[in-house]
Amino acid sequence: MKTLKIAIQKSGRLNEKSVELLKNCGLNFENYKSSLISPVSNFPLEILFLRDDDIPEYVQDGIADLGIVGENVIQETEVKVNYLQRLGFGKCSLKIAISNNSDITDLQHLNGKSIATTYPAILGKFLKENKIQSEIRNISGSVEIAPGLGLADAICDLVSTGGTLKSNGLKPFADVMSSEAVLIGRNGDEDNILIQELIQRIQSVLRAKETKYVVLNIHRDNLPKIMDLLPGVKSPTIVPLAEADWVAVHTVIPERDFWARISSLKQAGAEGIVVMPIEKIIL
Ligand SMILES: Nc1ncnc2c1ncn2[C@@H]1O[C@H](COP(=O)(O)OP(=O)(O)OP(=O)(O)O)[C@@H](O)[C@H]1O
Ligand SMILES: O=P(O)(O)OC[C@H]1O[C@H](OP(=O)(O)OP(=O)(O)O)[C@H](O)[C@@H]1O
Ligand SMILES: [Mg+2]
Repeated sequence: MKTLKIAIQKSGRLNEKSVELLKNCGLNFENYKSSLISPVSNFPLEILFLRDDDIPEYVQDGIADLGIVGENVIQETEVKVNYLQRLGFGKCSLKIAISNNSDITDLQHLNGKSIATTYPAILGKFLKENKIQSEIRNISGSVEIAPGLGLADAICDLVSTGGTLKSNGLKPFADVMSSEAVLIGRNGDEDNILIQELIQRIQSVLRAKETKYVVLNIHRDNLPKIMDLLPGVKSPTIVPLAEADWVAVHTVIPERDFWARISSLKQAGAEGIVVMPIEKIIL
């Protein structure tokens, strides 16, 4: 069977998480900063380490079969690729931001103003949709510095904590798009068995990240209350303890409302609660 190629970012915001995800999928490969291609020893796959801007086109053109890249880059490069899986990391928003002392208070005030960005295509579309005519200043980085230098009236750049905006005297003004890292593939490749296998492995790792394995002790009298509080899984495992009328309950609970659930389990009489990370959940 043909060896697949997956393109990931060589260095930068998505590199570490992309490598970690693939390693958690059980793929063995060397991650030398100097090598741009790395064979996987236990799966017919090669890893290409690239600038993130090139990844969507490499996938579209068939040079790589799969890629891990931010949605912002896909939208900006305007390629045709398949979104196979959202990956839950590299979360950020593309925003228009203005100086703290700017007199711009309404989107329409951007008419006739200049906006510096490294995302001219996405910004152009956004302005067109909102019927705004601004001058787009396409620069290649350090966008946040532009208003202070008098190069532009506003900027359009990625924001996550907002720290970079703040330290450059800027404030967010309008949301253009939100983004996260996604796994992409080529149209028509959906039935490839190796791609399906990889997607399944990735999904099992992501599912496991969203949940915790919990073991708790409970008196039998309180078991019905506990059962009412436990979510989704088919049925918890109940194991008798050496102490009469006590049982251990083994279950899986979602990370998102973890503390609220633990607190209600305690109120229902749960004791000795042990929480463990889950490596994979295979359905
Ligand atoms: N502050 C942030 N927080 C979270 N995710 C971010 C942030 N900034 C960027 N990202 C996401 O990570 C991706 C890579 O960001 P990075 O800054 O490493 O890109 P780059 O400098 O263009 O890298 P390259 O050298 O590969 O071209 C972005 O395209 C975006 O999807
Ligand atoms: O809201 P914050 O958490 O401050 O993050 C926003 C910053 O992160 C990104 O740049 P990055 O630090 O990746 O550097 P780069 O511009 O060299 O890619 C982005 O271009 C912003 O400058
Ligand atoms: Mg880039």
